[in-house]
Amino acid sequence: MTYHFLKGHGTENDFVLLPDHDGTVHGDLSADRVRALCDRRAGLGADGVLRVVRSEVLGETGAEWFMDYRNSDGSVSEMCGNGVRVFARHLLDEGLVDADEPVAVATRAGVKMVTRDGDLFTVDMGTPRRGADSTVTVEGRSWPAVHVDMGNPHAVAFVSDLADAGPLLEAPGHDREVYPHGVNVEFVVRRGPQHVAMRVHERGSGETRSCGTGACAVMVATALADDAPRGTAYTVDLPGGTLTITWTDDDRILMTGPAVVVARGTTDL
Ligand SMILES: N[C@@H](CCC[C@H](N)C(=O)O)C(=O)O
Repeated sequence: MTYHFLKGHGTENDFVLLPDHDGTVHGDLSADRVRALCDRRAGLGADGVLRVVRSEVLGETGAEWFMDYRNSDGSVSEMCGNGVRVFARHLLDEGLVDADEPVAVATRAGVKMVTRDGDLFTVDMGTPRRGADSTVTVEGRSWPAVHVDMGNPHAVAFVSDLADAGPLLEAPGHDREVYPHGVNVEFVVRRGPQHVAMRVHERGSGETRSCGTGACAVMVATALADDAPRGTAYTVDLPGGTLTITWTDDDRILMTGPAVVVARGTTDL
C-alpha cells in the first residue's frame, strides 16, 4: 500500500505526519508501522508519528482535527508539545483551517489552541499539575526529581552539568509507583535569570533534541524553585533550539517556538 506522508520538526524534535482525514488509510496504525516509519536507517526516520485525522472519526470532540501521536517505539502518548506546533502548521499550510483564527487541535490531553506569528507558533498548553516528587537515576547517580504533568508525565532533575546524565542510551531509573505508565525525564542546568538549558530522555523515543511538554515541565519546576511571579517568561535551550515558556496569571502554560515542514512524498513502508 502506498500512502502520503510529510516530514517536519519543532526545534529538531522530528515527526512523520500521516494525513488520514477520514481514518481509512491508517485506521489500524500499528506499532510495527510506526516503528518502520521512524527507523532512522531503514525508514523515514523520526522521533514520532502524527496521524492527521478528523476528531469525529475517533469519537473525539472539541476540535475538527485530532493529533493522533505515537512515539517512535509505537507507543501512544497523551500529548506532544512540539508536535502540536507542527500539526497546526500543517493544517494552516494545507488550508484545512481558517488562517485568521487560532487553530484548535484535539489531543488525548484535551484541545490545544495554537496561534501563529510569522514563523513562531504559541500553544496554550493548559494548566500544569504537580505530582509526588521522587528520584531519577542514571548509571548509579541519583537526583531529586520534580513531578510535573503536562498531560503527559515528566520528572525534572536539576543537575550541575548536562553531561552528568551521560550518553542517555537507556531510560533513567524512576519510581514506578509514581510513574506507573513510564516517564519523560528532563535534566536541567541554569544559564542565567529566567534562562535554563536541558536534555531530555523521552518515554518511547529515547533522547531527543527537544521536547515541548518537557520544556514546559522544566519551566514550571524552575519557576516554582524561583518563586517567580506569574507572567515571567523563561527561555529554555534544548539541543535542537530554543523555546519560550510563560506561566500566565490564569495558571496556563504558553509555549512559543518554531514549526517546520521539510518534505512530503509517498511511501509504501
Ligand atoms: N516530544 C514530545 C513529547 C512526546 C511524548 C512523550 N515521549 C511521552 O511519551 O509522553 C513533546 O514535544 O512534548
